[in-house]
Amino acid sequence: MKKIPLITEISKEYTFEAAHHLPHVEKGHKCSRVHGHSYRIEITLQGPIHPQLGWLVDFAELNAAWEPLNEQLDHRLLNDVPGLENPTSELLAAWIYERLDIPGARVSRLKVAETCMSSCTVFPAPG
Ligand SMILES: Nc1nc2c(c(=O)[nH]1)N=C([C@H](O)[C@H](O)COP(=O)(O)OP(=O)(O)OP(=O)(O)O)CN2
Ligand SMILES: [Zn+2]
Repeated sequence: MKKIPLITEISKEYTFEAAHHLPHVEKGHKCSRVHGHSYRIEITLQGPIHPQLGWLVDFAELNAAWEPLNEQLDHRLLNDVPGLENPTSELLAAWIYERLDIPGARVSRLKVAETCMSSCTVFPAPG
């Protein structure tokens, strides 16, 4: 059997409900009005597989890391959250990325979906 070097990622999805408006769009833009989304977040980790446990980290570690952020975002007006005064998908993804703390793991991608059709993904710049 060939031993092929593999890169392994694990992912977990979360959802929260929140309202927002975008304060810098032009007058009359639909997003200037307060409206809500069922946000979907996908957190992806990359790293080595533990030789005994056979996993990157326990999925429960993702739950523990997500919970304090969920507390700050769920059922809130995102514009009221410090650092999210302009809560676009792009800036929300960066906000979450910068605050996610998962010991021993590297967040390789963080995806924020506002709707079924629209999403933003951030990941560390190479180098
Ligand atoms: N690049 C971005 N564009 C838009 C953002 C954003 O965060 N980044 N946000 C919005 C609004 O929040 C809007 O509520 C969601 O976007 P949109 O895909 O336009 O939502 P709709 O379901 O209304 O999509 P339609 O295809 O027009 O039905 C807007 N743009
Ligand atoms: Zn919106």
